[in-house]
Amino acid sequence: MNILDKITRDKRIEVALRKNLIPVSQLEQSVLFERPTVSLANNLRQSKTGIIAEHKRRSPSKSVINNTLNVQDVAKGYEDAGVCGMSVLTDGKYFGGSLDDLLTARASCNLPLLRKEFIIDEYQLLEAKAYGADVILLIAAILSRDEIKAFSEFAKSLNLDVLLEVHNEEELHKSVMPSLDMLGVNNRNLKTFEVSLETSKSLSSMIPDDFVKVSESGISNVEAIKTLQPFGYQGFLIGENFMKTDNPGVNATQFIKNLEL
Ligand SMILES: O=P(O)(O)OC[C@@H](O)[C@@H](O)c1c[nH]c2ccccc12
Repeated sequence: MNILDKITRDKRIEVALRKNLIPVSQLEQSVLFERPTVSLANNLRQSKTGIIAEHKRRSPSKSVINNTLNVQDVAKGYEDAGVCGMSVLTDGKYFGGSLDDLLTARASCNLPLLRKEFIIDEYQLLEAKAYGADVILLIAAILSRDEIKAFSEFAKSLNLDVLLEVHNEEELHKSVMPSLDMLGVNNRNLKTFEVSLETSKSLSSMIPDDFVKVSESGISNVEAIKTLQPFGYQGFLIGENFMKTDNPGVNATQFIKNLEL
């Protein structure tokens, strides 16, 4: 069984348990349900740099990235750096994240927040909303076309932006539909952890222009972004490169300064 299958199998169990713990009616009572969301897609369209900075403690591919930081400092640091949005891993078992991390990030900055999660159930979209997200991720590798349609339409009804992630041509063709806002190409194969920016380059021309194109993973320098921009990418999701330092915000500030030169 590959790691993605393992994660989704565990996720189904986790979500079933969560549903019993916190009923939908309670999620809907969150004050954050009334909060007007901020569109990451709009921010990216208007930005010259397009950085989406991630909070990521560890990952199945790298084990520990950073265990000592607190979410509040990271969120404020990213906001001060001038990023377009922040991604918050909420998976606990494989990434060391939580919905509390999302809530803390929400309380610490005004950036659009992406709930970085393995979404397999509409219940998780209600959680995203209740804990302060503005954007949700849908991963084509673990969803059918019907699920992508149902989840993205439900997200739109909650005023959440949708980032759909693909890794190959087949996933892309399966997924294209009007209820998506952004198309993300993951440079990392989630089944093998292999990383190559060539994935973003080769899929770019097959992504219709109505979607904001986002390149995800393995971006470790400004040069990578400069080579991806001519392929139409307006968003760049960066985790490890910022998180592996003692001060991700300062690191992001310097990165964005270099990018603007
Ligand atoms: O740390 P990196 O290589 O900069 O990658 C960030 C982000 O793209 C990565 O965390 C990611 C992309 N898609 C995902 C899906 C699930 C979990 C994590 C991810």
